[in-house]
Amino acid sequence: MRVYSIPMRTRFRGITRRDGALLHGPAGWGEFSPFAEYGPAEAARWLAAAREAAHEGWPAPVRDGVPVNATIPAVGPERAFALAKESGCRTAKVKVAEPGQSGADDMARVEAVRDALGPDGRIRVDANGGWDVDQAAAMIRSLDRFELEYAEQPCPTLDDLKRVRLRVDVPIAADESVRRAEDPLKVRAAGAADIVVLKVQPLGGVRAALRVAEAVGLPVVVSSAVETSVGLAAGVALAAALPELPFACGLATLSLLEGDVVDAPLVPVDGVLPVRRPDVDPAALARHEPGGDAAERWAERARSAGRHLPGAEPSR
Ligand SMILES: O=C(O)CCC(=O)C1=CC=C[C@@H](O)[C@@H]1C(=O)O
Ligand SMILES: [Mg+2]
Repeated sequence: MRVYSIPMRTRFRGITRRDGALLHGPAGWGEFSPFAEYGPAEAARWLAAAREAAHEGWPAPVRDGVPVNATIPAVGPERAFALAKESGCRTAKVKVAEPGQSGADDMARVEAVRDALGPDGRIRVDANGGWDVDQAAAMIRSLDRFELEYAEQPCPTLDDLKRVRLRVDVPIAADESVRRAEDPLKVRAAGAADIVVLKVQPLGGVRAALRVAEAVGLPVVVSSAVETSVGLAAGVALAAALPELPFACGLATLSLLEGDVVDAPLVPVDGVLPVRRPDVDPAALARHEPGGDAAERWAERARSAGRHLPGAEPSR
């Protein structure tokens, strides 16, 4: 196991560095990078994803390119405009409902992204569950002035998502309600979403995510967990193996990091990621390897996550 710590270019979901571990096995490298606040039971699925990558590899692709969206953090309108423009993507996902910001900040950011993409571009927003039902209904209606493709996780609970869905015309996508749920399939039964966002690590691997996609029976958007190209490659493999891929995927997140660990990073060309698996570059990895006890802490995190995997020895 090797570890990395890479600064973020822009603060994103409250973090300014991305930290994780990389496992090597007969099939290649896998990424294990649960966010700091995730305990061992939740991190177990992230470990299963890394082990699948390292020991089994992934199912065969059915396409050779994956259209992706630019990811626009909760920045000011000028920066949002520049990020959308420079991305080369025709779709952008804009973060909204950031703690400490106002609805006017969201409106200005989405307006700037619409200006950058022009009338043919697609814009989706992601509130990370930051609104209550009334706020969500009002904000989604206001933001739809700039034409929204969908609104991701406007509220935290399935019940709230369902209520918002009945009040607005914009389709609703579920993210946290899938990736942090005990049962990711509940979202469909609850009538809570039109679209599901699937992330490989939180769901326990490419095969596990494919099973969720099949069972949930809703259109899927594959998105990253803000990983190095090692983790992104697993997302690309999932997107490439899905029978249908009606939306651009949230896999263009390498631009949020200041560096990478592979020889040929997974960055989009004209809004499309190639379906390939880059190799770890030892020099690049060495540049981002933290010292101190980081390696020991990640090894311990992996051990404690491993105790929650099926077939593990019961922990005492
Ligand atoms: O979907 C994208 O465009 C990029 C990935 C992304 O936005 C996220 C990745 C990981 C954690 C998140 O808070 C965030 C999300 O909520 O979708
Ligand atoms: Mg999301």
